[in-house]
Amino acid sequence: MDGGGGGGGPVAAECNGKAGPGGGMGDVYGEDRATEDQLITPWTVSVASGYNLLRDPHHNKGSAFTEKERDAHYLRGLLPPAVLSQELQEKRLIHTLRQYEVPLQRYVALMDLQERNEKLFYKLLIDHVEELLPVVYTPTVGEACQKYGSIFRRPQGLFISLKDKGKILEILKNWPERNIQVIVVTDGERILGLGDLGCQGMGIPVGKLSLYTALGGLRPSACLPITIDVGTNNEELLKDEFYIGLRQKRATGKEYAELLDEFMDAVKQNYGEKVLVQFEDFGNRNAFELLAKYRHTHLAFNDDIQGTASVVLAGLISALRAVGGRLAEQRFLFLGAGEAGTGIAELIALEMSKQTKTPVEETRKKIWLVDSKGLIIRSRLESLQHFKKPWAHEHEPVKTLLESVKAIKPTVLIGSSGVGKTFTKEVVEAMASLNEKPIILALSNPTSQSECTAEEAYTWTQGRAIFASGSPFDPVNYNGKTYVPGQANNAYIFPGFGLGLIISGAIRVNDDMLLAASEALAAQATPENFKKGLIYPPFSNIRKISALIAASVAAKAYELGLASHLPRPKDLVKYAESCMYSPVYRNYR
Ligand SMILES: NC(=O)c1ccc[n+]([C@@H]2O[C@H](COP(=O)([O-])OP(=O)(O)OC[C@H]3O[C@@H](n4cnc5c(N)ncnc54)[C@H](O)[C@@H]3O)[C@@H](O)[C@H]2O)c1
Repeated sequence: MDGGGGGGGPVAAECNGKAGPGGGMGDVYGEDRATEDQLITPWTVSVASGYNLLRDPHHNKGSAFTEKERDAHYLRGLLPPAVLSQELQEKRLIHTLRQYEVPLQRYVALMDLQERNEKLFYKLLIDHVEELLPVVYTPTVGEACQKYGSIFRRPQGLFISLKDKGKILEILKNWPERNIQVIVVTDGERILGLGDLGCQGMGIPVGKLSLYTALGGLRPSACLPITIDVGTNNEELLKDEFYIGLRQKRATGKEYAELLDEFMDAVKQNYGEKVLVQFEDFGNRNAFELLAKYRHTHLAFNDDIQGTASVVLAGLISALRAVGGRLAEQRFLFLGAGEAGTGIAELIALEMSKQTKTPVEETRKKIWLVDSKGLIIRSRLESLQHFKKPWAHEHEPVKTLLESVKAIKPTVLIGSSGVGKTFTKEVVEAMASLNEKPIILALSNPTSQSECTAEEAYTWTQGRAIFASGSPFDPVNYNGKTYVPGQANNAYIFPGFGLGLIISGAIRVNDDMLLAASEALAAQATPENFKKGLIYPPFSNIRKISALIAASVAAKAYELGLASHLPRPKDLVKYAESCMYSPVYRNYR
């Protein structure tokens, strides 16, 4: 149905998932697999032409339809006479977008474009990725979620609510696309740094999946955004007469678990074992529990925990290439022991364990975390949430971050508490007095919540810090030298990671695949980047980076026996590239 992959021939056909579950035209309706007593959905497929072709975002090319196509497809008179190239359409659009001063207007204009002309939307996004990423994703998408009720026009994904209990499989069948390869799902409890936005969290899966296509080359029709509505504890939304979700407090416990169970079962039943389910912006507790529960039964991935861990580990590996030293020789101190902090800590411990062939229980001892109650230590064990327990080492109580820095003497300081301005001058100066090249990562978002600014990090360490952050900072001029801070953006990892899982037909996510992704990303940072202070490669090269990450992840899946697309392609990088979606218009007969 969809024009699909960049390459033609058998390779592209397989990449496009037609060999996968639910694939093949005979399967399109699900009828062939349904028994006589099962209910089916009477989907039909037709060839679009004339007015309907212009209203079909998958096939619409607008004023780029050629004279011949206009004749053949009954478009004469429906379009103005000039025939424009896709490049010219793109030039006009980016010019129009730049006229909007309010970021949300750009977001709405881009969503309109996506609904009107999908290929042009992706071409624009791919060609202007650095400029448009903050519009389709954080920070603008956050504002879009806050106002999602008034932005909502046409379905961009599926809403599944508590009211749909017992009917989730039927709902999945209402989605027009059959060959789904990636689902991004949220329950809206912790949208970016904005808290509980309930049903309005839909902007997140929609945005993440457009990045899957733009950066990782997944076909748009293979991506399904889903929001699970179990209520909201956001009082303002509950009182808002225009709120689009269930007007009740969040379901928890058994009721929540049963809905999620039904959802995960239905996903597997409808799309098979190889569909990737990415959990996004769930509240802290559910995020850990869902990942622990479904990682053994599904191809499940949590970007907030695992994607963050992988991108930060990549930054650390490349920072150590720049300053020298091995991972196992470092001491790590985190401020913030939630999804990001403990996820990163665990992956660092695992990488150290692999590198030094030491049990992970030992390597964890080099990593210390501070939460809102101070340093996490053994005497607090009883009262700690389970995901903090592995980090409770023997130490006397320490209350503040500054005292913790002085006591632990870290070489690497990582901020992941969501609380801004916590890397004070004293803290950063303490790091600078302990280390010739302190590695300081201020990961909290948005910019206002960053633990310190890039300028502060460079100034307070006399230009010695290796600094990266969660939100972008402009280059800093200090003592005549320009420092370019890196951004530990999850978008470096998850699109390529997902592509690697899909092209290998992986059936489970294994931590070794995350390590492979980190190493592949770190390998892309060059000595030229290091000279400027950058520990990540430039984002403009992201499609190539994604292909390299995908190849490494796929190679690991084959090595671990978790890949199901056999035989293994010889050149995985080329194969990954050949599978990537191309936004260039196709010619119609
Ligand atoms: N790629 C990235 O850079 C990236 C990725 C993911 C998350 N983040 C950012 O990291 C931050 C944390 O995200 P998360 O998903 O782990 O959130 P979370 O809610 O799961 O964890 C936050 C943790 O910080 C602790 N905390 C809160 N206030 C504190 C204080 N004053 N002092 C010490 N600890 C405190 C909490 O107890 C909790 O353990 C957010 O700002 C998020 O935007 C960045």
